[in-house]
Amino acid sequence: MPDRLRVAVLGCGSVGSQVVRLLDEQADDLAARVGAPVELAGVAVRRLEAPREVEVPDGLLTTDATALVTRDDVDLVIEVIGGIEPARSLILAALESGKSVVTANKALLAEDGPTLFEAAEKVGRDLYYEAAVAGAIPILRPLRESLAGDRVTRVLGIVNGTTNFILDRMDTSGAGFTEALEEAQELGYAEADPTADVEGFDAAAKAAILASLAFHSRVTANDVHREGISDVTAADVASARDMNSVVKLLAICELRDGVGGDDAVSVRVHPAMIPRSHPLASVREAYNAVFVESEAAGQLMFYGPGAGGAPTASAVLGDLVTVARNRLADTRGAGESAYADRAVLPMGETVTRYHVAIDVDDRAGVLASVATAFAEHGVSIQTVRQEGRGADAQLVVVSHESTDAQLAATVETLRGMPAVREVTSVMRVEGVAE
Ligand SMILES: NC(=O)C1=CN([C@@H]2O[C@H](COP(=O)(O)OP(=O)(O)OC[C@H]3O[C@@H](n4cnc5c(N)ncnc54)[C@H](OP(=O)(O)O)[C@@H]3O)[C@@H](O)[C@H]2O)C=CC1
Ligand SMILES: N[C@@H](CC=O)C(=O)O
Repeated sequence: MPDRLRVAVLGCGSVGSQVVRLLDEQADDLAARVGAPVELAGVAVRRLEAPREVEVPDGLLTTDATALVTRDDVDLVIEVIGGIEPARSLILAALESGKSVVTANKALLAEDGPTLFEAAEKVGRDLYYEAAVAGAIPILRPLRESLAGDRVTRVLGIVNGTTNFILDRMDTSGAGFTEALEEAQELGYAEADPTADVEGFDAAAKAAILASLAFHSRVTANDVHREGISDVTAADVASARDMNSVVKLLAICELRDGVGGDDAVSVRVHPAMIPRSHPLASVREAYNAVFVESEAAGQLMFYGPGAGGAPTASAVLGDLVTVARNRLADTRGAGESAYADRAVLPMGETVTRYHVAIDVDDRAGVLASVATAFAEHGVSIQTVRQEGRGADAQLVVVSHESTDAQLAATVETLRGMPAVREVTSVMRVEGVAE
């Protein structure tokens, strides 16, 4: 049994620098919690001379990450480089040389998690990744461990802080998307290239990880239906407000009936209207929250900062303590469970509701023809109201639950109708009891 644990940190950027800081500042507490001193063995970076937010002790910085992770005197590896390569090769090399690994890398886990989990299983080492979803919020451990005796049926999450900030600004100030994005960039929430956040790629990676754990199945980013928020308009947000609702970018993971009565999984990321009374509606600015529904526990909500160096490092260090204890005890955590192997439903078979705003001719019979278009595709209407008169006439229809394919076909039919000038907004409605 080692009398101390030696840690290699790969990456010393926003998250890595805070990990290095906490390893130093919390050294005594970490030793007491783990049962042995936890020492920094080395820090791999791309540029030795770059300015750092933390002072790395002399001689510990290196650009040779492969040599660091395979060193005999390293017990644990923390990967906070990000991206697919070289992160994947480094994690595999670390596991193959007997190290346990902690990572915050959602992109890699969502793309190729199974390869990494199998490698960890094969060598009997841990691979932990709490920080990969919703930063500091403990959500993966509750799904994997605390709820292991329950049946999770739905996970609804606001898992991207940048888009939540933008949509919150659009709601509170009436700003358009571009204006709100610019403000997010000025305040440092959004990157200069905001594509990964605003087009939903970041949230889709997190949704794949959440669905895999919640439903004991292998779900990758490619399985996730993804729509971003760049097409959300100030009018959509105002329309939501009129319905006492708010627009949020949601990651939605659900158990549904699949072929032959087997359970299937539906995983999607898209903007949706939710009632202001729903707990997720009160998640403001760049905060994250994950709302879990399970058969026995009922409804649970996990809330907090979903990003940032120190909050994310907090989750990384939590994992580090667990894998370090396991290492000292020469044991490992439960590993990943994909026993249920549930199929992922195509988006067309997913059941949802739509809010549709339609500019129409303002004359008798138009409402009836619009209602007929919904009926032709088997879509039941919950409410319909007319806004404006004459050239400004608009019908706002909210449907009951139907498949996404039925709803999409209805919108297609509406777009071809002579009385319909334009379908100005189509948005899903979530968070209402079915
Ligand atoms: N930032 C956040 O709020 C959150 C981040 N995460 C995840 O944490 C991980 C790290 O993110 P973050 O800290 O923001 O990223 P940064 O871009 O701030 O830091 C990346 C670090 O990796 C180093 N690096 C890059 N390429 C290599 C390489 N080939 N070999 C060795 N080191 C390399 C960089 O070195 P150098 O400094 O020399 O360029 C840098 O120190 C990502 O997976 C991210 O998705 C998860 C939740 C929130
Ligand atoms: N870009 C992400 C942060 C990391 O997960 C966000 O905006 O939430």
